[in-house]
Amino acid sequence: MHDAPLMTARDLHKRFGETQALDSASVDLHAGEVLALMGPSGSGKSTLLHCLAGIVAPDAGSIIYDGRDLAQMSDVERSALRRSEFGFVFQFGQLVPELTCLENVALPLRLAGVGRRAAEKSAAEWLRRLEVADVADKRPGQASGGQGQRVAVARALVTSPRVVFADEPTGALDSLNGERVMQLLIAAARDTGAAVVLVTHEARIAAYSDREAVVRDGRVREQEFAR
Ligand SMILES: Nc1ncnc2c1ncn2[C@@H]1O[C@H](COP(=O)(O)OP(=O)(O)OP(=O)(O)O)[C@@H](O)[C@H]1O
Repeated sequence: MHDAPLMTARDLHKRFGETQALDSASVDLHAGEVLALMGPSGSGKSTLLHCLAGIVAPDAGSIIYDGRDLAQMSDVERSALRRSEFGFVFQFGQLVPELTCLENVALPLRLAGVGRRAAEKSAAEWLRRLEVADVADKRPGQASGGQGQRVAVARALVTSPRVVFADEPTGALDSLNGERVMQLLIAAARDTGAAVVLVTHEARIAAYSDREAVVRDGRVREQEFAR
């Protein structure tokens, strides 16, 4: 891990009204590493993840991703970056309810201009890999929570992103399902070389990471170079 970081965030500040969500938060992300953001509720973990992912603009501070300064990019450029280089998994899959699970996983490829057949072929392969091929033709509402999260992981990885942002991806699952979804997410990320930024407050889930950063009061208080 001695190469230059893939992403460097320095002194991020973000205020929502009276709340100082980020207060000089700094963190690095290296290519291919799994970084867990831990810390108490309300400490700023999700806000930090949203800033790193270019979803929320910090009030101050810098985020350099692969030599590019996110603040210098237009909204259109940031959206294009998110679509082509990042994948997302949230606590509640956030799948499109009207589409089948297969169509949901194919969607990021379709948006990137891939033809329907090729996109659905890749989507089917990812559903198999995540052990949910059987829900391909079902709508998300007909799948269980654990199946839905696996579909969401497949959707996040189908474009071979360089970074997967996962915000409490197992927070709504029972522990057995949660562990399996984490194992599948990490295995898929390792296979494809994607880095993962994982927000969690569960030590059991953070144990899947290479490194833990603790967010407290809007700052990254300590970084353990564990494992
Ligand atoms: N869009 C928003 N509008 C107003 N306040 C917000 C917004 N987003 C976050 N906050 C506030 O900023 C602080 C940090 O929130 P954030 O969601 O980043 O914390 P967190 O560590 O992820 O919390 P949790 O573990 O409970 O999800 C909290 O006080 C929260 O209420």
